[in-house]
Amino acid sequence: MRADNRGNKEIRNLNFQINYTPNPDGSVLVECGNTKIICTAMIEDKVPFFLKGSNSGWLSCEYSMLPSSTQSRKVRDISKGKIDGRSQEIQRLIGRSLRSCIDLKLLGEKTIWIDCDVISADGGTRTASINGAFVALKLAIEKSFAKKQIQKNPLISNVAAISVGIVKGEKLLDLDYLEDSKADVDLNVVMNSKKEIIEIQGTAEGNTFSRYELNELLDIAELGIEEILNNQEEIFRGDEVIILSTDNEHKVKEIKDILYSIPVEIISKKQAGLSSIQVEENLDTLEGNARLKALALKEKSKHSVIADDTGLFVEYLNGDPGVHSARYAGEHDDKKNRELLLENLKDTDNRRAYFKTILVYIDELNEEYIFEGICNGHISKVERGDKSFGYDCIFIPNRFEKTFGEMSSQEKNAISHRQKAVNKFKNFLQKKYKI
Ligand SMILES: O=c1nc[nH]c2c1ncn2[C@H]1C[C@H](O)[C@@H](COP(=O)(O)OP(=O)(O)OP(=O)(O)O)O1
Ligand SMILES: [Mg+2]
Repeated sequence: MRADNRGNKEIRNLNFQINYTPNPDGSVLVECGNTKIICTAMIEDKVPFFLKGSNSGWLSCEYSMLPSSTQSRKVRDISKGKIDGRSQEIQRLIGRSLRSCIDLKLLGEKTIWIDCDVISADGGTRTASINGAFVALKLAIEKSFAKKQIQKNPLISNVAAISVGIVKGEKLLDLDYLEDSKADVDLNVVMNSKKEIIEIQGTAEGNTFSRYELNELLDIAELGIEEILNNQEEIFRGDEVIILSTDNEHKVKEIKDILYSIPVEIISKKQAGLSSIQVEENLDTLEGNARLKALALKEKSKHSVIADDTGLFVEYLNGDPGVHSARYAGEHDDKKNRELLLENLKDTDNRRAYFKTILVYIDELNEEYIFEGICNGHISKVERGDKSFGYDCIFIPNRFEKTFGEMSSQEKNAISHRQKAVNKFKNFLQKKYKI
């Protein structure tokens, strides 16, 4: 078990406190568990000697640890009269990583200075520095751009980094100091937004590792990097955003398709960097469960949120599976759920059923609104059409011969329970944003 009850593929609590100090062009306190680093970016109107007259800019980084950042006091470099070898290696890594995401030609003859000062070290300081430094860099560039000091945005991509390792045979993401000190394999990975590799630093501290294990470690690292990239994006998002509280990609697509004309950015829970929030849907109404999902997200975000809870209510089964549609046959397994439902209806001709969706919207000021949509129909005898989404391939809406599974997304979106609820929500948004 990991110190903070974390799963092996989970990153620590990550937080970016932007504009942490007032003087730099960009500043952020990045916290990754107990690792805390102040990252700043300052833009200077000159370049190193080797770039004079080249019309190109430069980015340089310095990294340092405060004496009290470690458990036993770390002597300041200045008292030793020379820079620590480890710090030098790290600052070069940070510099290289950030230079990979910036077009230095577009910067003109300017130098961006990145400073990463570790105030508390609990493992992963080099990777957290890269994550924070990128945010500071972007803040500084946005500021200079707004002041017209930079004419074109030189940022090409985002950059994020994470550590992975093998500790006592287990592959772990985002190692803390204790884990790091016991690791047999220690790997730091830096990637851009396309998940292309910028740098890999891997060492067999205790045991050697195979090419196969390296690939596995990179897969785990990529998961962490994706979450960090999403967290970084969230910082720079405008205010008019709605977060969809769902892990179900079919729901995300249907809701986005219906709301496409609304000029508000709609992002999934995953895109908002909030995929770690998992809610137990244990209440006995759709409304109750939708509220639980919406509230859990709203607690973690300044944006408005919308949650969908949906159930299939079958007349012959007194409304079952209803609120329990997702886990009708036990764990959430769509195929088993459908098989059980068909089995329970095998002796009856009364196959009437309806889908009901409840949407709970919580706005920026924590006001709650509820929207409902119902679609009447019946359950088919056998599965027909696309089997990828819930009960779609066994539900035939009234006035149709086809199951939802046999319909195109446009056809389903013209009549479904979700469409009815989302349309009410759309009307509400049109009034809210006066469009
Ligand atoms: O349009 C639909 N067409 C067919 N089946 C559907 C539909 N909409 C929901 N369903 C199924 C999926 C799940 O078995 C249950 C709802 O469970 P429900 O908790 O709302 O959804 P979920 O767990 O998949 O996603 P999440 O809670 O992250 O929003 O009914
Ligand atoms: Mg659910």
